[in-house]
Order: sequence, then structure tokens, then C-alpha cells
Amino acid sequence: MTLVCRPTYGKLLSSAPMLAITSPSPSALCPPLPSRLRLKARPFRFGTGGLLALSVPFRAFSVSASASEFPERIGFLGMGIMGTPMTHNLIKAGCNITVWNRTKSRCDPLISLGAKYKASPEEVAASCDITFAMLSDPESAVEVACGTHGVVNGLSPGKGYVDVSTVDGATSKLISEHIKATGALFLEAPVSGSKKPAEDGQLIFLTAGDKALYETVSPLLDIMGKSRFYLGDVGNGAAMKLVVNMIMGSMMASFSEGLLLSKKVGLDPNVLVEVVSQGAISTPMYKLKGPSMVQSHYPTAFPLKHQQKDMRLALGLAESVCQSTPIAAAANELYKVAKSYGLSDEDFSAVIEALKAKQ
Ligand SMILES: NC(=O)C1=CN([C@@H]2O[C@H](COP(=O)(O)OP(=O)(O)OC[C@H]3O[C@@H](n4cnc5c(N)ncnc54)[C@H](OP(=O)(O)O)[C@@H]3O)[C@@H](O)[C@H]2O)C=CC1
Ligand SMILES: O=CC(=O)O
Repeated sequence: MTLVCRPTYGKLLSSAPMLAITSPSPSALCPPLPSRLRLKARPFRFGTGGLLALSVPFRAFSVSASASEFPERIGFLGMGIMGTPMTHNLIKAGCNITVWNRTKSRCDPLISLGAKYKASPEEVAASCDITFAMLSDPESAVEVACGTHGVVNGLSPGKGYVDVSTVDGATSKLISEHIKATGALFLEAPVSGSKKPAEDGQLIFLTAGDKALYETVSPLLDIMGKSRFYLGDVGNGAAMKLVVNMIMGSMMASFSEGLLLSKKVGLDPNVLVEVVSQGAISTPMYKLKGPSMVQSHYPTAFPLKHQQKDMRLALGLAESVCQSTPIAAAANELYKVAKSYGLSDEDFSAVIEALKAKQ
């Protein structure tokens, strides 16, 4: 596994080499930098030049660069909760962006910021060097890539397609085969991190596929994210993302049980949130979502329907290798119940409502 980071020497960094860090625990090697130290828009590089294999605790870093150093024309498909801020950050960094969304009106804020618009994924892919897609689920990812007026119709050798949606490995491989048949390159690159990290350019990219495309788009990933992992063959990025989200979905279900139990035995759940946040099981997720969950508010950052999709896909992954996942299976049932209560478009923390209904 390789995590590519750049040493943090401040502005002198403009000529610093990229460092390929190999580590069993790369995120531990790369603690978050204060945002004031993160400069965006780093130089565009093709190929592997400047890559060194080092095991040192440096983290991702970016330096100012002129927009001409990025791939010339970048397409972005899917202007949802995630796609919109990711595209916004690329525009802010000076990239030449063309957008498309099934519901055209969701492109309007980006167009007003300078993005061009095309009427289909095919036209975006035909007019751009690199096209990103951030779509709901396996079905929409396949439709946009391979359907009528889909991306494959606009691709040709020399172009690249980067799918940052969360899908299963089989879907990703299917899309990859269709993309590669055009002579273009393919990278799967699902992200860990939600609406706020997307807005702040703090996503974690879990990439796999064509290494040359990974290197080409790395400066763009560094605009949108704080770190990136290259995991090898197509399917590995999808699998990593599903395992991470399986853990997250189970944690949220368990946290929900704790909040409700604390209240039922006469404790203040707000105090529970505080106690948890000070101890070994502290996570930013509990601290961020706990107070609004106590008030039964679920402002959507990560839609519950997407979390349930990820649980379902993760359980399929586990089944494919005969791995027992009873906790995730139980949590998935709660997300299904919450969906049946009409909570699909609420934040996934609304899973707590499924447990309330049981009481
Ligand atoms: N929100 C989050 O915190 C995170 C989400 N993800 C993953 O990122 C992906 C996108 O998530 P998010 O932005 O939250 O989702 P949204 O529901 O906000 O956006 C989904 C996007 O997919 C488009 N879409 C859906 N179905 C189709 C279709 N059949 N054809 C064409 N376009 C379609 C939507 O278009 P339209 O506007 O027309 O509906 C929209 O642009 C998902 O895979 C999710 O699991 C990953 C990390 C974090
Ligand atoms: O997929 C969701 C996330 O927060 O990551």
C-alpha cells in the first residue's frame, strides 16, 4: 500500500519531490495539518518522475501553481452533496471545469462560478482530458459511464475517467472494462469523508486502477483531499471504502443504542456524548452528530440511503469471502427499518429513529 505525501517545508516546497510513503498505518504517519498551512493547487505532473520510496512521517501538502500545470480540461459528473463542493474546490484552484448533472439546475451554482456545461456525460468526456464522476450507487455509476450518451461514447486514447462514487468492486470492474475498451485509462477513487471534508478539501481518496492516471490526477486529488492511497488493482479501492463504511455504519448504530439507553436510565445523553468524546472511543463523528441526534435533528451530510447501500454492498463483499459480519448485518437491518420510515434522505444518524420505534 502506498500513501503519497509531500514534505511540509512551507512555501519553499514548490520544488520539493513527492514522497511515496509505505507504511502499515499511513494515516498515523500523516496527522492532519492545520488548514492555514495547507496551500492548494499543486503542480501538474505526468509519470513517475520524482517519486521516492521513504518511510518518514510526512503528510500531503500542496503548493501554489498556475492553472496551466493541471490537466487542461476537467469534467465533473454528478452535482450532489459531494460532487458540488469537490467541483467548487477545483474551480477555486483555477481548473478549467465542465459539469453535467442529471438534474441540470444543480449545475447552475457551478456555472455561475465559471464552469462550462455540457448536456450529457458523453459530451463532457468528449470535451475533457479527465472526467470525474460522483454518483449515488452502482446503478447510476454504470448508467452514466456505459449507458446511452454515457461517458464511454466520448472517451478515446489519451483521456482518463475517475469514478469517485462508492460502488462495489464488481461494478467498478465492469465500468473499468468498458472504459478501457475505448483506449482511455480508468481509476476508481471512492472517498472517505463527508460533506464538510469535501467543502474543506479534506477528503481521503482510496484509489485503484491505472497507475499512470493516478499520477496524472494526483494534483487534482490533492486539491479535493488531504491524503490519497493507491491500492493496486480495480476493486481494491471499492473494497477498502466498503469496509470503512461498514465499520462506520455499525458504530453509528451502536452509538444510537447508547444514547437511547442512557436516556432511559435517567442519564443526560448530552453528558454521555461528552464522556465518550473524552475517552478512548472518541470519534469526531460522535462529537459532531451526537448533540443533534439528542434533539432528533438529522441535517443531511451523508444520506441514510447511501449508508444502507454501503452496508448492503459490504455484506455482499463479506459473503463473497465467507467472512462472518453479524454486527454489520444487525446494523443493516436498522438502516432498512429507518428507510421504511421515510428517512432515506435524512442524515444516516437518523438510524436512531429505528431504535426509538422499537421501544
Ligand atoms: N455524502 C457523503 O457524506 C458521502 C457520500 N459518498 C458517496 O458519494 C456518492 C454521492 O454521494 P452524495 O453526493 O452524498 O449523493 P447525492 O444523493 O447528494 O447525489 C447523488 C448524485 O448522483 C446523481 N444520480 C443519481 N442517480 C442517477 C442516475 N440514474 N443517473 C444520473 N445521475 C444520477 C444525482 O443526480 P440528481 O441531482 O439528478 O439526482 C446526484 O448528482 C455516493 O456513492 C455516496 O455513497 C462518499 C463519501 C461521503
Ligand atoms: O461515505 C461516507 C463518509 O462519511 O465517508
